[in-house]
Amino acid sequence: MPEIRFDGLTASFAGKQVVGPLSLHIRDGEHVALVGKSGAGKSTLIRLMYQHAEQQASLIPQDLGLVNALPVFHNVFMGQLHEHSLWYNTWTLLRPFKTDRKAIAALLGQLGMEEKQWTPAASLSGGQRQRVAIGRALYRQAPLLLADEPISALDGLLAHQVMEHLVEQFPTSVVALHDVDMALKYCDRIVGIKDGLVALDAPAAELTPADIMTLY
Ligand SMILES: Nc1ncnc2c1ncn2[C@@H]1O[C@H](COP(=O)(O)OP(=O)(O)OP(=O)(O)O)[C@@H](O)[C@H]1O
Repeated sequence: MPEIRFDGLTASFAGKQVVGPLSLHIRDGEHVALVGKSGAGKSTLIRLMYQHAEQQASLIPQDLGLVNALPVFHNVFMGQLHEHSLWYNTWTLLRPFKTDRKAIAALLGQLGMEEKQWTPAASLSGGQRQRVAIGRALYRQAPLLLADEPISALDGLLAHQVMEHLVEQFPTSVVALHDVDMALKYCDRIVGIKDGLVALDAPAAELTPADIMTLY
């Protein structure tokens, strides 16, 4: 995994600084939760990390980035577009190869979505769309997961299953989560963002939900 080490990082929109200056080092093998209230700067930070590590990262953006006109299969296949030739990718649009069909069916099965494989993304519910974006990230098989609220539309048991699966499948992850209990359960380090700055950075094992609530 490429090391993510920011020193004195800042980000601005229209001349207004919304992140930083902050220093943050993500080490290989860590599962990091980014927490903090809405507008704190979590999405901006995830985007900056992706710009830094694009080649070796799977991204689940908050807006998901699905192609509505394409079926679930092709949206998941997009995770590996960069692995194949233009010829292979064009052919897949018309007549997917058996290896990809099998692999994507298995992956969708793990996400409880196998029967939706050929459904256009436009016809899916919010939680189903989120699982397609998760499938695309898994199919990419990158060493680093960068995810912005990846389970916000999933209910109880499914949200737990998906988080467990993500931290198992990706050796290193940085996940923005608004659910403090999920962050403490599935991540080993909690980074709290407040007004664009790191206001908390500690091992999950040393924190209680009350410690994190001070950020809100
Ligand atoms: N495209 C943009 N143009 C202008 N300002 C922006 C833009 N994107 C984000 N901001 C501002 O930057 C700040 C940080 O936003 P960001 O989306 O990173 O927060 P967040 O912690 O991810 O919030 P949420 O939990 O609601 O997704 C906010 O004040 C927001 O208004």
